[in-house]
Amino acid sequence: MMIEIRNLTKKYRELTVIDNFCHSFDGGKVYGIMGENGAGKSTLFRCIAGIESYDGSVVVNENKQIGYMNDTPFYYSYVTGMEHIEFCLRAKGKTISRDEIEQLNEKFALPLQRYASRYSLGMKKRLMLLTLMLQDNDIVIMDEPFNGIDLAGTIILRQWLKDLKAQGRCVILSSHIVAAIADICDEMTYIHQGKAVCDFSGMSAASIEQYIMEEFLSHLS
Ligand SMILES: Nc1ncnc2c1ncn2[C@@H]1O[C@H](COP(=O)(O)OP(=O)(O)OP(=O)(O)O)[C@@H](O)[C@H]1O
Repeated sequence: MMIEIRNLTKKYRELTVIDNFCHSFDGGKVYGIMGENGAGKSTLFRCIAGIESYDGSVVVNENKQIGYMNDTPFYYSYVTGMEHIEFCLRAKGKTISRDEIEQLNEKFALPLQRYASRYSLGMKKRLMLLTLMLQDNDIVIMDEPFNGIDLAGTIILRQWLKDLKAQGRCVILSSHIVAAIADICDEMTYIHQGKAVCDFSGMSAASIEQYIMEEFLSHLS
């Protein structure tokens, strides 16, 4: 077990975003979290990553390091891609030589000497991904990782997810596009009104979409 969440509740004043959420996450698995806009996916991720206060308990297996990728890239002005990577590695107590960074960057083709704040959206996402890969975390949480990346980035990301799984890491990610994650995820969860309401294990993307439409989005038809 990598993460055990018990009765996680998160409120913003009178708004209950996460309501008594319970879930355990194992190594060697990829978990997909779905839910409508505002359902609380990002809030849940921030609570697990320890950057948001909450009620209840989130127990992370001792000595396991969590890496978290936000859904919206942010880079400080006048910081190059390389400087950003080095800063994020130092924050995790890791040092990797510039040569090794450049070597992994061959896949991403990012101009690491340029200011990251001036990259395109897709390049900013690629830099987040490259940084996370280099950090080599045991638990990887990614908020909307497929959003904004191109086909090459998608291929790199999907391959990396398979590698992480094979290495026994624990991956938790969110996506609004069921087909993008259905075949990679071992378990998919739908969050509705603060609760995890469904587990779609073993279902195809088309049948998951159909189920969600009928159960939760009937107002659209
Ligand atoms: N810092 C905050 N203060 C007050 N309310 C917040 C704060 N952060 C999030 N919320 C509210 O919590 C709810 C859940 O937001 P969250 O960003 O977790 O949803 P989400 O499922 O990630 O949505 P999306 O799919 O649109 O990214 C929303 O109603 C949002 O307005």
